[in-house]
Amino acid sequence: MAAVIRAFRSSSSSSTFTNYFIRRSLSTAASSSATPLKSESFTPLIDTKDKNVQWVFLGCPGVGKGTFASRLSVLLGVPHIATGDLVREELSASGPLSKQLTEIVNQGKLVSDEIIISLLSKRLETGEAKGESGFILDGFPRTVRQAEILDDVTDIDLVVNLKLPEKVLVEKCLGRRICSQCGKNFNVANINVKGENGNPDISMDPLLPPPQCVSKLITRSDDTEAIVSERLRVYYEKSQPVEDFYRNQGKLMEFKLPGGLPESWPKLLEALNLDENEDKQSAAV
Ligand SMILES: Nc1ncnc2c1ncn2[C@@H]1O[C@H](COP(=O)(O)OP(=O)(O)O)[C@@H](O)[C@H]1O
Repeated sequence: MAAVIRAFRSSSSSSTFTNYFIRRSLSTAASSSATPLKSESFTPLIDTKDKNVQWVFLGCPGVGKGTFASRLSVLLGVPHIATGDLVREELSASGPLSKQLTEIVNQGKLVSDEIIISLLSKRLETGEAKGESGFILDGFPRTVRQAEILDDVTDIDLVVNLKLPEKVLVEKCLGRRICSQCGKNFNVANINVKGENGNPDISMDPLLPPPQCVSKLITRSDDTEAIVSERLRVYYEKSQPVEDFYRNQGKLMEFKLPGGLPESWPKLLEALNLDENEDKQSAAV
């Protein structure tokens, strides 16, 4: 995290990180620094001893960015920063911004780059003050402009692009539940989707809550069929170009989820050259 702040300081001496982000995002002179490179299949080379990773998770709504990013953040000892969570925190506070954000989120639209960058900058600064380093970003960047701004202030090591068929995404979003007390995520959907165009069938068991959470489950206000389909439309229009942005930099690792968490987690670790057991052992020493 400090490296991000330092990168800002060396590129802008008279302003704060937050202000820089905002100023940069307000500027109309956004220019792509991406150099066209390679990348059909990409195997990341990760030094598991140096785990201050700066990773980004991309993927459609409901694909499971939060689930995998939060598990990896525990494994690698870096914070998981989800801009959707930052927006929801802001929604639950009362104030003019909360009202404005509720309207945008409940229409399935994106919050402006300025607001999202201001929320993210505040979160990064709080983390830096607590001595955090590295990060796994989830839900950011979601526009090419956000990716360019991020590129200006720091080097992203790896971008993981999670993929699931659209039918699965919709069912997953509609089945998503959150415990209003402990904050844990569950999913009541029992998914069995036939593979199309040579892709395998996908099955996912529900992830049911323990008895103490059952009566406290809530559904996100933007997880309705109409809003999910608008969020998907917005993803294809605004966020899919971000995949190309990182593909052109040779940083994008595509990962087609083979099923639910039990099948997908070990395969994702394998794709990332990470070993959960080895890590636990070395953490225990
Ligand atoms: N980087 C971002 N840029 C703009 N809006 C964002 C961003 N991240 C989150 N949001 C807003 O917060 C909402 C919820 O985000 P998130 O929890 O990441 O949802 P999803 O399940 O669609 O991936 C989004 O629909 C959008 O309105």
